[in-house]
Amino acid sequence: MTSLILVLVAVFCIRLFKFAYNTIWIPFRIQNHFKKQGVTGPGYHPIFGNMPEIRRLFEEAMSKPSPLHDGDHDVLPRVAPFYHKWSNIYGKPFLYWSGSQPRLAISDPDLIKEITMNTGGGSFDKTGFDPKGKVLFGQGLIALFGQQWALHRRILNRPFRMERVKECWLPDIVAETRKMLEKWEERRAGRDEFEMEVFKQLHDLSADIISRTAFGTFFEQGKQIFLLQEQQMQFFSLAVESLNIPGLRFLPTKNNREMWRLDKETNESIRALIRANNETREESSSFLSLLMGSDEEERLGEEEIIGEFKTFYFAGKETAANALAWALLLLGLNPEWQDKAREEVIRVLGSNKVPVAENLKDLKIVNMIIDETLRLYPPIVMLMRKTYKDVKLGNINIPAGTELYLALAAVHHDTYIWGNDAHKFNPDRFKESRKHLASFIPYGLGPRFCVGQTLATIEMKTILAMIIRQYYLTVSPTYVHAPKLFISLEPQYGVQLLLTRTTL
Ligand code: HEM
Repeated sequence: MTSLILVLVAVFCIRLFKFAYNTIWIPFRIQNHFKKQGVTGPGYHPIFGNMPEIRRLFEEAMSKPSPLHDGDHDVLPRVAPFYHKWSNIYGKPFLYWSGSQPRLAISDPDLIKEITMNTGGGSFDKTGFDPKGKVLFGQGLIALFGQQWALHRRILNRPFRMERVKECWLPDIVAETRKMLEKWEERRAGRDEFEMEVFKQLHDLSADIISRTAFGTFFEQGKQIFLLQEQQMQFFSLAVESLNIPGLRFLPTKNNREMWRLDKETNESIRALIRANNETREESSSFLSLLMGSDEEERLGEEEIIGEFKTFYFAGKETAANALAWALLLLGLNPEWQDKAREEVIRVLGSNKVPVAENLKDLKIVNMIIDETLRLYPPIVMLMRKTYKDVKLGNINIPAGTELYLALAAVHHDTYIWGNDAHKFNPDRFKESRKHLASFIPYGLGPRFCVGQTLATIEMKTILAMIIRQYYLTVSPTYVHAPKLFISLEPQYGVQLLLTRTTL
């Protein structure tokens, strides 16, 4: 009996020692290592690191709207309040702690370029995915590494080629946008001016476009998957915001059970569509048919396709719809740019009235407006990477296992890069080519850059052109400016616009 107690005490002591070593000794050693190189930060707090403070800063930022003073679109205090505060106090880069995990916050474009271009090369890679995210992204491209990622990326690059997007998917984008505009006309009901909350409208449109491009004729069934994914996002967001207690995600709590149910239903719905597509074997340009009909040697299995669809739904819908909502807001606030863009659309589209493939490259002002929108309101505000070896980055020696928070939104709003008017809307800055490759990276950079960039660009150009051709936009007095980070950057209370029909 005594020896059993001695063994238990010994095991307990070893565990306690290991715990103290990992949560006290190692973090303070790492902190010292950075301090000696002049990199400081808010300081390590055992076990939870700086997470309680970060949570508090976010709550404080979200508790009040941020009025648009003099066209100032500085989003950082709301979407990365901890970055905003600590980079001002400790300089750039600075060190902070997610639990006992060190994170280096970086916003120097040279360093970001080096990290993103070398992602997957052995020194830097993406961070392991938060297992809670599996319900949203499945085992899709975003969550994969190494050979498996390379195979999926090769297969997915094919459907997203420019010619294919223009030829196969542009007509769907135009048709779905037309339907939305017809509904807007019904809403107008002959009035000169009417109010419209466009954020929800654009999300519905983006969902329709993704369903159409993804599933072709199985479009209606495909749309049901969005409803499931939307509910899942709410639970995912709750899970991410709650304290990270190890093992909690395996317990049958009410939220977990609901997430499991939604996940099962989503998987079954996608599986049913894959099988239906297999049975009909119809010639189709849908994403599903393109994936299933790909080269025998490089084929994805059913479970892998399910993973890609979950990613496609989430990554494809949220980002483009949010960017479009911000673009319409900015046009409502800047009538001179709206006029310039409308003139261009009328000139370029001519009697077509809707964009066709050849027109898109000539919509240069529309393109500049979209770029400026993505600069001020990047849907993805940061990228995460990790060092997998000890590396030297610039002048800093970074130990293996350090997470790198690449502050994309901070780069986009840096007055040193963009000038004193960095927070103002000025599409003219995109007239000339960019000064630095990594100074504007809404779609990321390097091997992991956005696979859907072409689809997103064509979708945004087409929709924006069709809306401004049909309506003059002004911002409604009911609009409350409150950029919010809810997985991607969105307007917390929507975007309320006043629409007046053009005579075109
Ligand atoms: C305005 C629209 C969009 C923006 C701003 C955007 C942004 C991004 C960014 C920044 C990344 C890189 C993430 C990283 O390096 O860690 C990314 C990756 C990705 N995006 Fe997009 N995206 C958009 C639209 C789309 C669309 C329409 C799709 C698909 C339908 C899509 C699918 C993906 C996928 C699958 C990845 C992962 C690529 C990989 O890891 O190889 N995105 N996106």
